[in-house]
Amino acid sequence: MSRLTTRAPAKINLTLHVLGRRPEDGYHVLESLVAFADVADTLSLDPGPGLTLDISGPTAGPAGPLDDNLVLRAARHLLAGLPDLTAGAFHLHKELPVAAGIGGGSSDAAAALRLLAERNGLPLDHPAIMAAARATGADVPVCLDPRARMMTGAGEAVGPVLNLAALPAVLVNPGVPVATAPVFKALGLAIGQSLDGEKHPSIAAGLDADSVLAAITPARNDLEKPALTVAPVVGDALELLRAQPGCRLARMSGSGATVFALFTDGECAETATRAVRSAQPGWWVEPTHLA
Ligand SMILES: C[C@@](CO)(OP(=O)(O)O)[C@H](O)COP(=O)(O)OP(=O)(O)OC[C@H]1O[C@@H](n2ccc(N)nc2=O)[C@H](O)[C@@H]1O
Ligand SMILES: Nc1ncnc2c1ncn2[C@@H]1O[C@H](COP(=O)(O)OP(=O)(O)O)[C@@H](O)[C@H]1O
Repeated sequence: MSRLTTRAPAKINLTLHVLGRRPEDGYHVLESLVAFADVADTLSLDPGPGLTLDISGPTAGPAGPLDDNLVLRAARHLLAGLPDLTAGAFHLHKELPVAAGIGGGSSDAAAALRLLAERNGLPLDHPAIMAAARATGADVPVCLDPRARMMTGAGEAVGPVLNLAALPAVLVNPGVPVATAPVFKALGLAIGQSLDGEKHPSIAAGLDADSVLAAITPARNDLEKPALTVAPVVGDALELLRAQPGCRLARMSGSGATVFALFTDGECAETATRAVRSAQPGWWVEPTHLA
């Protein structure tokens, strides 16, 4: 069978409310509207015997040791449940910044599960695929079918596809890797503690861009404040984006340090991209659409 290829897009948390910390495993309980960008890693599979991975691209180095790569970890979880599946040789072209709050590794892992599902004729909602996604990481289930939807629990519960209008946006990563666990830790919640912040807005399916903006503006990313203590440069990125003409909202994604800004239109997003690149030549700055 010939090579199979899929894109592994960046995940953006348009909102991220932390509701508390659950007693069973200390994971934080979240409510998050997740969307996906059109910037992505690319994963291919040459089906065959065994399971291997090679990796190329500008962020291949920071992604860490090959054997620990989330592509292999996800594949191993699936093969542990279904040992007769055919895997083969994966090739990952890594372009997304690593440890960046945009779930690049999670999206790569989900992409691996998609390719294995396709090769072996499994539906994406097969229990073994879902179990492998959950076992690989909290963000992997929502990345399996990367379209805007609500994510709840520790990340394992994903709502229906929302079919939101594509939002013109700019993503900015200020070049500082931020690990997820220390940001959650900096929130300072005790195991079993619940928070009673402002409730997450309900997001109806099929909203146009103005309605998405109106719905998410009063919401928040509760990890922004703790992330600022770990990586103060997140504040500089937000400030620079908010100063750009046509910027309607700027917020951090996930545990950072990537921030996104939503713009009135694609032209403003392109103009802002040029301005931020020129002000901060070392930063990763990408115009995109989120949906
Ligand atoms: C914060 C989010 C928001 O989408 O994204 P990123 O910033 O990683 O992109 C996710 O919840 C991250 O998901 P993921 O990166 O897959 O997390 P995991 O590898 O499962 O967990 C890493 C660590 O984060 C903490 N963690 C993660 C998820 C969660 N709901 N509660 C937690 O407390 C735990 O300390 C865990 O050991
Ligand atoms: N395919 C991969 N891409 C990126 N990081 C990976 C991958 N596989 C394993 N990792 C490891 O996972 C960690 C989290 O990476 P990533 O998914 O980029 O974080 P985030 O969700 O914060 O954007 C990194 O420390 C990295 O070493």
